[in-house]
Amino acid sequence: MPDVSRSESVLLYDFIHDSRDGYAVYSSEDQLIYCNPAFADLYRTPIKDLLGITFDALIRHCHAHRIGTKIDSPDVGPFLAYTRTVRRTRQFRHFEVDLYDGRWFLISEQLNDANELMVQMKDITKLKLSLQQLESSVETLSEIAQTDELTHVANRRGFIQTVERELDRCRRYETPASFALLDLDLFKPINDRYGHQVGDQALIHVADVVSSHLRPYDTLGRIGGDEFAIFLRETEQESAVDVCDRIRLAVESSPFLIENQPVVLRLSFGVTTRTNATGFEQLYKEADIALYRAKSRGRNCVVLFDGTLPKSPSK
Ligand SMILES: Nc1nc2c(ncn2[C@@H]2O[C@H](COP(=O)(O)OP(=O)(O)OP(=O)(O)O)[C@@H](O)[C@H]2O)c(=O)[nH]1
Repeated sequence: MPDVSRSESVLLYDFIHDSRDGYAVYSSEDQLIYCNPAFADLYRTPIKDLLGITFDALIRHCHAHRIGTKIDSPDVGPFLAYTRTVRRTRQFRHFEVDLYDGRWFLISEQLNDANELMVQMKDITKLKLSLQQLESSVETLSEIAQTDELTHVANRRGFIQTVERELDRCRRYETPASFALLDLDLFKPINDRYGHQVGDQALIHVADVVSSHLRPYDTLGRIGGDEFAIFLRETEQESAVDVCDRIRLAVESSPFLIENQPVVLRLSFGVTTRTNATGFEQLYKEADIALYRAKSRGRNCVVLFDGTLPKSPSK
């Protein structure tokens, strides 16, 4: 009868010894009593020098020589204090660590009845890099999805997202917010006379001038066509009208050159101010009514929504 249990142990020992994954066992006093060559490699230390070392001493060795598990803080104490709160608290535990050499490992810890702790370290660097690339691609794509290709300001989708987030804040702190719709005056004739490409340049020019006259925490978006919108957080109606008028004058006085000839671009504004606005749609509707009135009053002006709705649908 073969000694099955013995051959199993030998078999497992051989596999673990040759494994590319790091294996180690710590005693109940947290001293290293076994490790395979792959584990010793991670700490760039011979097995004979690792055996008998306590976990704390191993971590201090890593920190002092910048090998093995990476410890970001200049002081190793808080890291060790943290590990004491989680180590050996559960029978099985999984977590990820990065090493000083840039590799990432998935660590599994398992406690047995004698309170000995087996550690397995699996290299997940490739997986981690793929995940990081994926995350960065998602970030880039979501930025592209929220940016207007022509003017590089937020597009309708991106702008609405920012406005909804800002409105949440305004409702929480009960602060006023102002919203303005800006529409180029008589833009169609520019397109018709000089062509769509020149029209595009005019839109870029307007977006640049408007952006440069906003505070860093205001938001500009291109809603569509020749219509832009700005969201002015924590802004009462009087200041909102002032800001819009300043922008209107800035655009009017910034020459846009077509075939070396300055062409004056003008904007009409519809503005609304709210504390507790229900959402983008409400602000848009009110500002649009005011914008329609600005166009009817001869364009190139700022009109504030006065709370009255039009008798017939606007535009
Ligand atoms: N070049 C260019 N033109 C665009 C773009 N999107 C919309 N337009 C044009 O913008 C013009 C918008 O005209 P309207 O807003 O209807 O009229 P308007 O001439 O500006 O007159 P008012 O708004 O009444 O002052 C149309 O000619 C559209 O074709 C774009 O991306 N590029």
